[in-house]
Amino acid sequence: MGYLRISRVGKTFESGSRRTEVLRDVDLTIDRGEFVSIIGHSGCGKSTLLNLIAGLTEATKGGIVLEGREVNAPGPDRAVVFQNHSLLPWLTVYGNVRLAVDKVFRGRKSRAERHEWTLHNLDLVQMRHAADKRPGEISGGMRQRVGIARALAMEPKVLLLDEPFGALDALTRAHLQDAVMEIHARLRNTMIMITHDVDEAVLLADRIVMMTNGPAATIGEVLTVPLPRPRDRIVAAGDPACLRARQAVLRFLHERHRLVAAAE
Ligand SMILES: Nc1ncnc2c1ncn2[C@@H]1O[C@H](COP(=O)(O)OP(=O)(O)OP(=O)(O)O)[C@@H](O)[C@H]1O
Repeated sequence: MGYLRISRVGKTFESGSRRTEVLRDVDLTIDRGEFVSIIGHSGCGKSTLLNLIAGLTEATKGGIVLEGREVNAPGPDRAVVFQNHSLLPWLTVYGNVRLAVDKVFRGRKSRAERHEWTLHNLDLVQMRHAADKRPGEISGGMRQRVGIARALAMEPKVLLLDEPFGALDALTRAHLQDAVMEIHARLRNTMIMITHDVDEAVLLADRIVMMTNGPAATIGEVLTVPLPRPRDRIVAAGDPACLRARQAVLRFLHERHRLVAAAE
């Protein structure tokens, strides 16, 4: 049956007389606790797929089932972290996370417990020290950490990450990748992450889902990354299994690009 089942999903956008078939026949089963990366050329439909899982958009064909329940609307069991951190600028770091905590846990946790839970999640991403700052007063990497804390604080069954580190410099990115790996190891939650970065996909993922080019994109190949956890980026960089995985993804992307170029 699978924990998260994406069954033959298709998505066509319609505006006026124009129809764009973005996804066709996307079929994938994800296990509980699995880390899946989605990679593919720009515009192929990765965000659309993530939005379908988030329940932010509806499938035209097929369906998505999470733990036996059909996904047809957004819910706190699926939290999304976007590339452009979507923090509320007038609230503090604490206030941004607390807002999500209150939304999900009001009635289930006392005020004091919600306060502690907010601080706990800021601790997870090492941002408690900046709890009283506003988003405009902290760096992009820190804002992204807060976005992750806010998503985690909702205790989602599935954490959806839409290119969360795309706009960050290499060093900050590496720190955040390590933070995400630590959180994943500690919480064992299911994570699905879109990335354009092949090394990031290989380092973080249990499986890499490679999408074909659009229109009507689908899953081209799924690659299992046979690296034991915990993973270390330096060790992984020299690991033959890691190098093979990297090569396989690069070959897939290159092949696809070549096919598009030939068709143009
Ligand atoms: N609401 C919408 N209405 C019409 N077309 C849409 C809509 N949302 C997305 N699209 C189209 O769907 C296609 C896939 O977009 P999507 O953002 O999912 O791709 P992506 O793979 O995430 O791209 P990138 O890697 O550049 O972020 C694009 O051609 C886009 O123009």
